[in-house]
Amino acid sequence: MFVRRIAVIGTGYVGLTTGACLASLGHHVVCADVDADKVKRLCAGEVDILEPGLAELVSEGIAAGRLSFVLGAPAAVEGAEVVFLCVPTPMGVGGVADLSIVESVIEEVGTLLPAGCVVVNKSTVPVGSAQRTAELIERDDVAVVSNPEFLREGSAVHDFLNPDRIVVGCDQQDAAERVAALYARLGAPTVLTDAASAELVKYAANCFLAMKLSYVNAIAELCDRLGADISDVTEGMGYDKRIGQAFLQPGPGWGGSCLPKDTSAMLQLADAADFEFRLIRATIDTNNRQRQRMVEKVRLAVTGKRGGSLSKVRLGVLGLTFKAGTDDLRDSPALAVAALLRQAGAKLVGYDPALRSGDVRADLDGITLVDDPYQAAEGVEAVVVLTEWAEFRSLDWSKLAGVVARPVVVDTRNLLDPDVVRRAGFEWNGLGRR
Ligand SMILES: NC(=O)c1ccc[n+]([C@@H]2O[C@H](COP(=O)([O-])OP(=O)(O)OC[C@H]3O[C@@H](n4cnc5c(N)ncnc54)[C@H](O)[C@@H]3O)[C@@H](O)[C@H]2O)c1
Ligand SMILES: O=c1ccn([C@@H]2O[C@H](COP(=O)(O)OP(=O)(O)O[C@H]3O[C@H](CO)[C@@H](O)[C@H](O)[C@H]3O)[C@@H](O)[C@H]2O)c(=O)[nH]1
Repeated sequence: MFVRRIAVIGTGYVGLTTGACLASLGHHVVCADVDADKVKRLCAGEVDILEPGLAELVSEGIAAGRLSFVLGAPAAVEGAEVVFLCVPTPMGVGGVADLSIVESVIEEVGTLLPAGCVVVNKSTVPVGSAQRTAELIERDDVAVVSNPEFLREGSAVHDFLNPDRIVVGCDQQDAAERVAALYARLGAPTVLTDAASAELVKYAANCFLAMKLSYVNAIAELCDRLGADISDVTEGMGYDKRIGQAFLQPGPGWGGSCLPKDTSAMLQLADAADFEFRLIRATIDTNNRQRQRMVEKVRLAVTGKRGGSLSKVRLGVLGLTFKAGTDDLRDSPALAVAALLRQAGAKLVGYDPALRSGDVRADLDGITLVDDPYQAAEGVEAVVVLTEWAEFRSLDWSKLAGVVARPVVVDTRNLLDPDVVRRAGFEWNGLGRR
């Protein structure tokens, strides 16, 4: 059954993907944002985030008359049967989830919501938020449902349309069923539960993923110390169906706009429930140490000794986004490691396939951004791979050997084929690899 009018508030990674995908499933969707320029561009079918297939879906939705964009939430909720909240819930003071944007939207639209409509919280919010939202709305004729989103950046459309599961939580069965019905065509397993459980699923899932990564990064460190090989170890672990091969790739620490803030919010959530969640504390601490550990790897590779000085050492950095396939720099481990290298006195020249040298994002302060990986390697003491862009695997390493000051690679993603790099005369340093 198609819904005549869905409102989506917030047109970022989650909101725009939700709006465009729901329109592609046959629903009528009006998306709202506070950013007037963004709304103007979206009305013209222009999508300014790197997400495969999203621009096409937006254009198709507009052309079919099922997708439109308006400025401000009030304009979108008029006549809406379902209102999705997809606004940011960033890390607030002390690590808690900052709900001020969600609450300001509720304040803006609370009295404007049509009778009988369902407000769906798709933003990642702590347990108790659906109840709090209902209290803020103060209306018997409006239900609030939790419907967390599990898409990954870089494959947002694919993940939305091919979900592993749909989770819908509400204390009113009919409202939960109405929301679940929106996804019926996707044929995904659906968990219908209460709001608190649905809200916790999201944090529990993200924290589990972060924990898996901290664990694998720690095992990689152990491999370094014991002379074992992490790729064989993870392969051997991953064939166990209870573990699986996914999310076992060691790296410079996990980052992005979600795992760091959600692990932190989970700690605070547990703390407020008088539970010291030591496992999550250790997961976060291990991640912070991993970034520092990457700097030590570079020190050792460049100077030949632990704790050697990186002062005025020129380094070529390949990859700055938080992972490959996205142009998102939020909480990027690559940028965090780069910042530590700068603090240690190194001079950084960076290249990232998703960024151009004209890109003056504050985060990049101190990194000279160039448009060509070979330019980034000119005269450097080491090439440091920080993001797992596939194109780095097919670089011409002989050509790179001709431009660097010293043929040293620190591959913090275990991305490159060590044999290829070594054949070009480079010393290759990975994580936990023999
Ligand atoms: N990015 C992801 O991969 C992902 C995946 C699952 C869940 N989430 C969660 O979804 C939520 C949104 O994340 P995102 O990455 O899409 O954020 P985003 O920063 O990409 O986009 C948020 C959008 O909301 C708009 N906005 C801000 N205030 C507004 C208001 N008052 N009215 C209307 N629009 C407003 C912003 O202008 C922006 O366009 C967060 O809670 C996040 O944790 C994110
Ligand atoms: O084997 C791996 C997999 C990932 N990463 C790193 O882990 C971080 C997070 O990666 P990923 O989970 O793919 O990115 P997100 O797009 O932030 O997606 C996560 O966060 C979203 C927002 O909550 C959730 O919806 C997704 O399910 C969840 O995977 C990145 O820094 C990756 O480089 C690794 O180091 N090794």
